[in-house]
Amino acid sequence: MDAMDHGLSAIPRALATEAVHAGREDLAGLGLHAPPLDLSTTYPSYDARAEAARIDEFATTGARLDGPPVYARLDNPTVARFEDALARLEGAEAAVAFASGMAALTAVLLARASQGLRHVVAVRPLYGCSDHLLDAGLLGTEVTWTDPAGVTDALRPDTCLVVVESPANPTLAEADIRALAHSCGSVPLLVDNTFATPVLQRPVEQGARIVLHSATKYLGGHGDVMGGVVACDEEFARTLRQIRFATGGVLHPLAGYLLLRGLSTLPVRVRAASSTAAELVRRLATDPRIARVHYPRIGGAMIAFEVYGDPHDVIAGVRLITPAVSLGSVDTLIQHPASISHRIVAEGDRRSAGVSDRLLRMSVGLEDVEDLWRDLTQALSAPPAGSLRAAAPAASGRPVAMPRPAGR
Ligand code: MET
Repeated sequence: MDAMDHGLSAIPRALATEAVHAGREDLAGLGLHAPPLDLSTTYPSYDARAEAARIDEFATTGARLDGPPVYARLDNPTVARFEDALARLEGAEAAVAFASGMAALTAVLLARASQGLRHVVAVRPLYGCSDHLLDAGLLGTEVTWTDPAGVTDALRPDTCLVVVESPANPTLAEADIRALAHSCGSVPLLVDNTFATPVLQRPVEQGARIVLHSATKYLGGHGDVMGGVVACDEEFARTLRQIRFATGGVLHPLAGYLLLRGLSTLPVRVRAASSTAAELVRRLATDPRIARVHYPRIGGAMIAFEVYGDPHDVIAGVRLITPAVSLGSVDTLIQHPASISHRIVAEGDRRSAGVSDRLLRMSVGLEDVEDLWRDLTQALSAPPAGSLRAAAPAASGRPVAMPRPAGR
């Protein structure tokens, strides 16, 4: 028994408990309450031979160093706490943190391509920059885009990865992860779990081998920290640590500290914002100004809707809601994917992936639902930009084409 964990580590703990305690089990034994923030870039060692052996060991295996760190690009104790906690929440053996979600995806692609496999199968839509990274072949990979039913046929002997985001950015389309993992055979399935978070969905339990997060979003949760993280088995984590050391896309320790703190409130934030989002979806679904509402079956705090009017008028009309890209913060954000988050995806690809030019994506925060509804509904009634307010038509009165209820 580890003296620090008081023998409790064998007892399975609920997610809300893990969120508060994972990555912190040794603190009481250290006489601390808050996790220590280690900002060192380097560490003293009076034994260069022993240090050389430890560096060799890391370079060869990618295993985390035993004993004190050597240099911040290899490892950082504060970041390691966040990694341990996120791995626990995702039910994975390990996690490796990066400077951003895109740095994390880059490391995964480099890790797989370094094993000589350069073909990726991916399901659209993905977040716009993930789509671009794959579609442009910037890292020397080649992509085949398909729908979930086409994954098995798209696999080749040199396929290194199948990539899906569920619920997808920005349409909230959901994939059956278990079925998809089955279709992948021995090829690892990567699930971008940024929108769902481990509170709503744990892809490893459904057969995914790699789980990606833009930690900037719900994991941080306050719009003040940028990061990315990959949860996976220890063997792949070792390759990722080697790639991270070689390419330098490390997470700053202060970001690691803030992300660990963010995890402790993740379950309550996600559940509270999800319940507000579900209520807004119920109201939008019967609103005559809305052509279509998108909301995943698993719920969550992300909603998307298509308007009959000009989506730019809604963006210009919000007052409480912030018109800004990104998501997962305590405050509500709205953005127009065709203009911002998915701008980089070719128009035809964007539209065939279901990203309509009339689609708006909203990240619901922790405000009171009535205040959010009041702001949203006044923005939906906003006059076209440049016109006089008195001349504005109110609701179009046209029938709702496809109002989709909350589904739960
Ligand atoms: C730079 S654009 C996008 C940022 C973020 N990944 C989002 O989907 O909002």
